[in-house]
Amino acid sequence: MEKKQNNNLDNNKNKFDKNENKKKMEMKVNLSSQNNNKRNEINKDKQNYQNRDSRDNRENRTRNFQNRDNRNREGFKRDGRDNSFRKDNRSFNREGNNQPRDNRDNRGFQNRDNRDSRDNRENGTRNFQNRDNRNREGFKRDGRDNSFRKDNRSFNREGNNQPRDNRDNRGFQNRDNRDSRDNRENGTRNFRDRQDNRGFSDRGGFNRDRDDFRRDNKNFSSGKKDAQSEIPAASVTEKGKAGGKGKGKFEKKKYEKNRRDREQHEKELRSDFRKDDKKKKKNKKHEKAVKDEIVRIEGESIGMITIGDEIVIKDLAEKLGINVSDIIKKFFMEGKLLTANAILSFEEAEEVALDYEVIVEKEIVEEISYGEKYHLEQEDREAELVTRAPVITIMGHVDHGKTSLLDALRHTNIMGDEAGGITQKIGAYQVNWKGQRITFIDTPGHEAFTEMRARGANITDISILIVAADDGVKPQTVEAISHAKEAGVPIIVAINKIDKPGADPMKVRTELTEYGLMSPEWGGTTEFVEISAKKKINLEELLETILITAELEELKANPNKRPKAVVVESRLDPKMGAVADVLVQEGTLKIGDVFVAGESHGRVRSMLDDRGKKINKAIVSQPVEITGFNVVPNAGDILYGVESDKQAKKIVEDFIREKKVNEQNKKKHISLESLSQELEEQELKELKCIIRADSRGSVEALRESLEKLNTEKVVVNVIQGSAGAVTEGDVKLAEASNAIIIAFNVRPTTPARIIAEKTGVEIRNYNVIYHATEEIEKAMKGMLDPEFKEVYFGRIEVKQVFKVSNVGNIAGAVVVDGKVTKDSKIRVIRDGIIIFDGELGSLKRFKDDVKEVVMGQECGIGIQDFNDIKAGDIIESYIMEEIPR
Ligand SMILES: Nc1nc2c(ncn2[C@@H]2O[C@H](COP(=O)(O)OP(=O)(O)OP(=O)(O)O)[C@@H](O)[C@H]2O)c(=O)[nH]1
Repeated sequence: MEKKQNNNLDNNKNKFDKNENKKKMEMKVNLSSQNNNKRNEINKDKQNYQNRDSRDNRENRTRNFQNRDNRNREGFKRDGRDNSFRKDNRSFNREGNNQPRDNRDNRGFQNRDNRDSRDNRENGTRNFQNRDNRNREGFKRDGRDNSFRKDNRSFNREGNNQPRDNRDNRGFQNRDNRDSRDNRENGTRNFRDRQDNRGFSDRGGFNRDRDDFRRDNKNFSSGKKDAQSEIPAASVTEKGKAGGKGKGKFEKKKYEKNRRDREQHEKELRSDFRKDDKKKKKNKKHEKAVKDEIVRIEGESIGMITIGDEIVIKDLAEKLGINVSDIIKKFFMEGKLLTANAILSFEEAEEVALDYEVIVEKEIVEEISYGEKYHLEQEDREAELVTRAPVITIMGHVDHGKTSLLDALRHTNIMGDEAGGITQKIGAYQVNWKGQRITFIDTPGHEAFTEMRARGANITDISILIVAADDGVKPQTVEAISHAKEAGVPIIVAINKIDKPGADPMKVRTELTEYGLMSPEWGGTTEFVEISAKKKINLEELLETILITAELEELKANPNKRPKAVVVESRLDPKMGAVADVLVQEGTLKIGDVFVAGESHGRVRSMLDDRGKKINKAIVSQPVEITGFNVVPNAGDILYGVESDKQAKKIVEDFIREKKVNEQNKKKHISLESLSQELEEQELKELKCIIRADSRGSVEALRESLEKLNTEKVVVNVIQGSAGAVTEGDVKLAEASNAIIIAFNVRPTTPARIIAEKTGVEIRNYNVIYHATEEIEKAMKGMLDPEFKEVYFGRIEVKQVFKVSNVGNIAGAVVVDGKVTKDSKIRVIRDGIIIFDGELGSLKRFKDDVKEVVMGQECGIGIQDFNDIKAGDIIESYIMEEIPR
């Protein structure tokens, strides 16, 4: 904790530059002189914090660009890079990336305290931030500092784990919610519960739970009493009755047993990390010495604390390092009688903190990945990292030669010592070029790539975009570019089929400039290689380019740690049981290793390499086929080595249980309706769109119009735009990137519609550009009109028409189906054609105004603004019902 605080302090120290401090000082003066304007001041100040952060980010990006510039200027010369700069960036970013983790620690606090759906929402929407980060980096990939990328990659991976992780988090929350509901039912929804819960998560989840449990109890009453007070109320009340004593004892024993089990469960989950625990315990000792949680900027008296939407007075006092009575007194003076356990809103807490010159920040809730949740991720020290083989995915339009290239590279017999022998076909394979290994993912195409990404496994380091020289840029080429850019993966263009008579590589190069892909000779940063997969021309040059690009990426991993791998493919073999092709990402995977992988766990029983050879261990970036899973894992699952079978089982049980709960609360994908809310909560800065339209012209027109909508608050980012029906690929990309799809004069294909429904991806259909831009603009401004649907009411036949002076024509009619009500809308149909659509003017039965006339009854109907009613006309009555959002 102290370490974290120190980190935060350091971060803050770094972040605040002189000018900002000046602003702070100004604010401080204002604070003391103008008590009434305190709230405004604080907001201003908070903005400064935010601005400062974003400026830092900007700076950081600029630095990255500088790196890119160096790289560009120097081509592939590594010396051209300023490594010291790189180092700076790296450390900065690490700190940045550490922040979510800190936040994560706090999350539990918020969730458990608030116990409302807002928490879930906050947590769910954290995605956007991750995605945003990813995206930002993605589009500026070339400018990245590689170390930065590495850090971010792991961050993104975690981010990409989000569908599952979100569920995890929601699971925590749901469970908590459920707990609180249970507590209420038991009549024990009291502060003690809240405190226990809070203690559990506030101080780092499992590791601290038990201690906090005790501590919180101590705060409330003596330890002895606590044990009793934890017993369900019913058992206590029965104590005095005959036989009640025995029952009470039994309940107590039962309760204590449950508690012991719970503690044991948590101990087992974390048993793998005793070392970490020790460290944390050490820190905890120091923690006691820290009286408040205020982060103060050096040389300034103004501090900052973070809280959730609400906070209990007692906790606020603790955070501020003041007496509870001070807060109670403040409210008492305002005529409010509050207790130490009363809950304050964020605004009230802000007001209290202001008196102590402390700014209150809203706690940013960060979700945690599977690996982080179960403490399976291990941080590396720079010195432990060694260069690893790059992982390559080949993408491109159908028939442009993806499979041919994969086969050609596989058969280049580059593994000299293994002449002739490629028997095994697993999800990925490795080639050895000039002593360096390159891993190719054997499932070509961007759908597979994005599918993996959507599942949380960003395994690709470099993507090869294959474009046939005789065919040029095609729709799937464009899609592949968007997918790679969205994932932040560098692209190497392989212009294929140069052996063909109609080949025109120059045309391909020119076409690709439109998508921002230009070779260094043309002033760009993308490497181009002209090849023939069939005739095996220039394959070596392609491999060389891959290695140079990989070198620039500085791909590293720690081989000496517990293994981590990604499931690339999986299947159920009738003889061997569950089999999976996995790609090792960290550590070394060995026969006998105990592991968890999503919902499955096991022990590595057998291992084959990509040549079908039995091996005992697999190193980083090596693809292997393994057996030993209890159930078939999913492609995209991350496999982590763990200490024991028992621990593996516990983790998987816990994961499955929480997943079930979370599935009921599945996070809704971004939609125009939710956009304004997201914006309100300042959680979304970017609306990502995928455009599908009837022609390229429409795509461009829409893109232009949408991009004009950019405001300070939200940026519309068209991540892909192409002509044709909405495809499965679009939906998957939208899912992975949290985008909406705009379908202009086109419809989704059936499979696309089905996955969109399943995943909650929104496809909005338009046929007028203006409507699309208007709706998105409204959503951005948070005033999207409600949507209505027509509800049929009934059918009326006009029998006769009466002329009524000063009123007009009245139809003498009979309701032949359903009903008509006074407030229904009507349309007049003559010879099957709608001749009028409008409102009902009057509805009478026997000269009396009535509210409703039903089937079989006669009535007199007057129609607003329509006098041309004739005998024989049909009047249809209906209403427009608002569709609930
Ligand atoms: N002349 C020539 N033909 C090639 C070359 N590369 C691939 N082809 C041919 O192009 C056709 C398509 O190649 P594939 O490798 O199947 O293309 P793909 O992109 O994998 O196609 P899908 O798997 O359908 O997406 C095959 O008939 C190949 O023989 C090449 O370099 N030169």
